[in-house]
Amino acid sequence: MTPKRDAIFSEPLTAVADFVFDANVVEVFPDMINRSVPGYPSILHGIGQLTKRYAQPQSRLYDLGCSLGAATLAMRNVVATVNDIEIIGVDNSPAMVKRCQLHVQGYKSQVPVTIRCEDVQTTELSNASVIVMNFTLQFVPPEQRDALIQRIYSALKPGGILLLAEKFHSSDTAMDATLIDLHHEFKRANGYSELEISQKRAAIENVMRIDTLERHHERLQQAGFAHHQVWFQCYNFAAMLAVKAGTEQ
Ligand SMILES: C[S@@+](CC[C@H](N)C(=O)[O-])C[C@H]1O[C@@H](n2cnc3c(N)ncnc32)[C@H](O)[C@@H]1O
Ligand SMILES: O=C(O)C(=O)C[C@]1(C(=O)O)C=C[C@@H](O)C=C1
Repeated sequence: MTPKRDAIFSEPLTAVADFVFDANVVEVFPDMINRSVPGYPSILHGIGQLTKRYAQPQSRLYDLGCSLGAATLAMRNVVATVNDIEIIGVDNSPAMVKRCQLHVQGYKSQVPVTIRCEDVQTTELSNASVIVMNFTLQFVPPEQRDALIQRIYSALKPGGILLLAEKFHSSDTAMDATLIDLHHEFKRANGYSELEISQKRAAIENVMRIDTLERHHERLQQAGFAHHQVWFQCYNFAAMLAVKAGTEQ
């Protein structure tokens, strides 16, 4: 089935409201994210690859801000042979969660998956070997991000990982402008008009406050992660791997 085309910002709006993950967004979300996030399919592929490498028996895998479950399914596809794995997806948009549950049920698997309609900041996290936050931390209020990353670190078993993907700012203003421009060129090439690009930009500006990569590294370091590295970048979008020290370290 071809996903429904995103035309949410295609008509002129008198006032652009803050972006929300409501039922209208749910309808077009796969098309929206594929045409908006450069490298999104590669990031999902990498989530599968890294999950295969780091998932531990008798542990949980979390997908925080799971939307329609793309990362949940990428993980589930690679852990069928690992003993006693449970996957938990969390999203605070009721419309997303409802549709996500249908998506997950649509593909048969032995691996148990639970989708919770909860806030990532308060949802229970424990006994995790892999925690994914794929373009979700950027929607958490900036002053609350340190505490969330700390809580994620505490929930990870030794040797566990956080897979964090985010849109980011470059601290070099000239480079930042270039990366933003390249991203807009990517959106234009994917069929978005200037109006759609500018109205979407206005809609997300108050709700999606992005950090620099330096700030992300600093936060991961402070939380205690032994290793953290960007493993994928395209323009101003990056995916990071953060590893908690194993028992041997
Ligand atoms: C850009 S989407 C994530 C995309 C998804 N991870 C993927 O890979 O397809 C961000 C999601 O995070 C959810 N979200 C934002 N803030 C949240 C919060 N505080 N708690 C739970 N979910 C949140 C939104 O409802 C939305 O579904
Ligand atoms: O920067 C943009 O234009 C985006 O659309 C980015 C972004 C994201 O990074 O999460 C924002 C909201 C949508 O969920 C999909 C993509």
